Amino acid sequence: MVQSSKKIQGVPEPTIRRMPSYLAFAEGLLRKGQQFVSSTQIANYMNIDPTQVTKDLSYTTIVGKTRVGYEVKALVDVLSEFLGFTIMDNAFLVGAGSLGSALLHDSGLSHFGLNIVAAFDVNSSTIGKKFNDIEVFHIDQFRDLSQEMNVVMGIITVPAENAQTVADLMVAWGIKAIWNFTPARIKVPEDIIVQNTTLYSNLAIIFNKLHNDRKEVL
Ligand SMILES: NC(=O)c1ccc[n+]([C@@H]2O[C@H](COP(=O)([O-])OP(=O)(O)OC[C@H]3O[C@@H](n4cnc5c(N)ncnc54)[C@H](O)[C@@H]3O)[C@@H](O)[C@H]2O)c1
Repeated sequence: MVQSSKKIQGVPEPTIRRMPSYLAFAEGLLRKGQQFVSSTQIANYMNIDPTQVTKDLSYTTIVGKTRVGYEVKALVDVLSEFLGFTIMDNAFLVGAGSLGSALLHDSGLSHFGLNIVAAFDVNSSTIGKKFNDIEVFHIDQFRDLSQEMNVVMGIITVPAENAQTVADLMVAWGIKAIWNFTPARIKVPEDIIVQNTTLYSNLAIIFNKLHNDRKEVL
């Protein structure tokens, strides 16, 4: 049975970060026709302690059954709803260059509830192009289109030095959340949600571990 998800406020960030992996695992089990999954099985997949899994899932309304665990279909539904994946949010992307166009091509984002409705750029050779059916407009059209479309999120993939100008524009035209892929740290009013994402920090962590391991061997 699917119950509605609990409120997401107050859920620790590490828990939220693990949720998409729980969902991906449960979706895989569902495809294989598995009916129930135990917290130990999830924990083995995640490489974490089963008590952590139980704790994380206690933030949703899923209830495990003694001995059999969680019903897989219910787990998929509850996690999808909990993560907001069943609600589509509209977004604009600014900077349709190498990273921006790759994101426009990623159909996985819509699976995760993100609907990029338009992209913007200043480069005349990019304006008018379509990536994955998403059209690139001149940045000057941002204002008009944001009034027309119900857009809550802005994705910034411009060079770092232009990130603040783009963020200011997004805030001015009513964007509530900004997903910033640039290395620039943008300043926005307190009520605007900002998430900075960079592959390079992860790479730095990998290199740090790799090089430390090498030092230990030497
Ligand atoms: N988060 C990550 O993991 C990651 C990975 C790669 C790149 N990046 C960052 O993403 C950003 C884009 O990188 P890229 O390799 O795609 O660069 P790119 O030069 O290929 O693309 C940038 C695009 O932004 C456009 N642009 C510049 N100023 C603009 C403005 N004011 N308004 C609208 N469009 C504007 C350019 O015309 C260009 O098309 C950079 O800040 C880069 O550091 C982040």
